Amino acid sequence: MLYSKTPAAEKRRLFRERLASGELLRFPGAFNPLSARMIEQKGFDGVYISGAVLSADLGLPDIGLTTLTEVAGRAQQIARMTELPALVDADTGFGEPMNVARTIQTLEDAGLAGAHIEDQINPKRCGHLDGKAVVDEATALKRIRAAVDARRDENFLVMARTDIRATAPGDVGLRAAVDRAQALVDAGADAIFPEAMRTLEEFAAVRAAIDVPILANMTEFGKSELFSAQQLSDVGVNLVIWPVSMLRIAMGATERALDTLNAEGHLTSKLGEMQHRAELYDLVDYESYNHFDTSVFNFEVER
Ligand SMILES: C[C@](O)(C(=O)O)[C@H](CC(=O)O)C(=O)O
Ligand SMILES: [Mg+2]
Repeated sequence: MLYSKTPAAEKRRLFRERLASGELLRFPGAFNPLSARMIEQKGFDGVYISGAVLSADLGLPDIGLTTLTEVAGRAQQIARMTELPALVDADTGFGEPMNVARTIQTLEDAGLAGAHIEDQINPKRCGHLDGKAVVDEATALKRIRAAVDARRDENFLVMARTDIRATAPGDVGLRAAVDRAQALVDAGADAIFPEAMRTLEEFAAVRAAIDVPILANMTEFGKSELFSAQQLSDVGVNLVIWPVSMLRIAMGATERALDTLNAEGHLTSKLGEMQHRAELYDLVDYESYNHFDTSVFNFEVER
């Protein structure tokens, strides 16, 4: 009923504990608060809150147009709807290192368990597109130091993302990613998100070079092959995200349903694909609101 009963500090503590266990944690992207509830119901370990999804939801490209206020507001709506820890994409931190500091405190206040800050220049772009550029190492490290110094809960996870892999081909790019990951860890990053790794061997190389947890981004139609949770676990990845996948599925299904509506004039053939009214009411815990007033849920929904 209503929001999560687990305080944010407790979610962060448990998240840290699970990350330290070495098992692979699975974080599908929640494209709205309700989908976060479903992710929890299906037994996942946490929810990811994607910048690409947040932008797309507003009809915008993922180029750093969204503001801290918008991201923190939406992330709070999602995070409070689940007992699971939520990891949010904070892009480049919304400005200079001092802005990064404010970003981290705002995201703490919004109940997030952690955030990642990347080393792209502004305007940033999806990490799986060509033509990316990153800031120099000193600037990247300043962002992470600012984030780490700003947090008030030591369990708030500051994850550093590096996009440097894709700025040079082959081994040169990989070497640069490993070097930058090491420097980011030395600057205080609690975890590393090596963006646009191409192969399992590349994840293994980053794994071998650093001691903190690493994240794998299994976004579709990008640079990485889509590895299974088991494959990623076998090379020592600690956290995997499917950041945009559920939005892609929902939008794909919506488009097909609109075509059907145009063609057939009704959606009867689509009923089997829809979340049933009864399932929705279960997910929002409708019946439990009788706690306030027994006339709230006094009907039956035929399944
Ligand atoms: C993870 C990511 O930062 C996101 O915003 O979800 C994106 C995902 C995507 O655009 O596919 C990314 O830069 O990889
Ligand atoms: Mg992003």
